[in-house]
Amino acid sequence: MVDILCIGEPLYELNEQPDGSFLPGCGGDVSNVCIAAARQQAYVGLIANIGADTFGEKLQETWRHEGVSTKYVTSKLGEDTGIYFVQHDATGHKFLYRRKDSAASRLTRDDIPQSAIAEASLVYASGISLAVSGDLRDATRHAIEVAVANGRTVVFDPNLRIALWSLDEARAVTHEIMKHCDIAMPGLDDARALTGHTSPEEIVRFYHSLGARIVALTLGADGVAVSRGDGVKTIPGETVKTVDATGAGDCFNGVFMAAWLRSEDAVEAAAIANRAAAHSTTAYGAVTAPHMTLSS
Ligand SMILES: Nc1ncnc2c1ncn2[C@@H]1O[C@H](COP(=O)(O)OP(=O)(O)O)[C@@H](O)[C@H]1O
Ligand SMILES: O=C(O)C(=O)C[C@H](O)[C@H](O)COP(=O)(O)O
Repeated sequence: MVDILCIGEPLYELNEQPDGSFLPGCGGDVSNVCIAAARQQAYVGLIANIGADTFGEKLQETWRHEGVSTKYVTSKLGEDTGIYFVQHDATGHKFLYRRKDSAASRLTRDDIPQSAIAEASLVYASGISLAVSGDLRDATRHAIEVAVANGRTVVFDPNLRIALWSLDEARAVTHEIMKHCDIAMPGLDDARALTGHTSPEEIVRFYHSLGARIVALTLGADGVAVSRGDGVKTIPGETVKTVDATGAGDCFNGVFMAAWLRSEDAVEAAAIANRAAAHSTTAYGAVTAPHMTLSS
């Protein structure tokens, strides 16, 4: 039995360095979330399909090393693991994908381990899980249906990736899915684009109105705004030497869930996750920087 089950697309990462070379690593939002939560000693599993290739092997090695359960990770010969490049400029980072028809995009609802979902405390998915392909979207929806039917807590990050679908489709699909979710974890820029609201207070209100009990709205270097429906508490950002914020939102989400499982205190969980996510930005790569642990 795992505490947290995440569904989506793991990706092999190539992260551009100042000298023009590419640092290899592991990414894909749900894999990042799993690793962040596992580093906080949560028992975490991933539901995904990856390629039977070198990149898939590297991901598997990393999950084994990090203590992420791969019981529900499948792979088939002839399918490819998705890859992405991270590039940096004065405005931050951007992603370039090589993931069309990837193994992960072919996960179907028949691959969903219903009994594992029925037993997990938290089930996590993102807008990327819904955007990658029709099959993965259907599988993700099914996982959420099973979680809801079994009274599990569903956690969702809209994680807008405009390279994968249109803003209109992203809006319609993520707002619909939010109605079945308990905890919403959007980032400010994504939430502004998706909701049309500007201020954190308006955005938090909007996600509560869709049904979320808890909203943790991440504000980049400015920290996080968290709400249990009784007012917004803003936790300021930590001052760190940021080199690459890739995966910071995922680190926040994974650490938040691990901490929330211990205390069910959303404000305390957000404060811990805010510190860990800040430190995750101090090295290149989605999961490279050492995370702080709950006990540190
Ligand atoms: N430059 C930064 N300095 C300090 N903390 C940061 C920085 N960037 C991100 N963080 C931390 O990571 C969290 C998630 O970052 P954010 O950019 O909001 O998410 P996303 O990557 O999903 O857009 C923030 O709430 C904050 O805790
Ligand atoms: O874009 C995708 O599909 C990916 O999964 C690649 C990245 O690993 C995550 O997107 C990072 O997510 P953030 O935590 O929001 O920086």
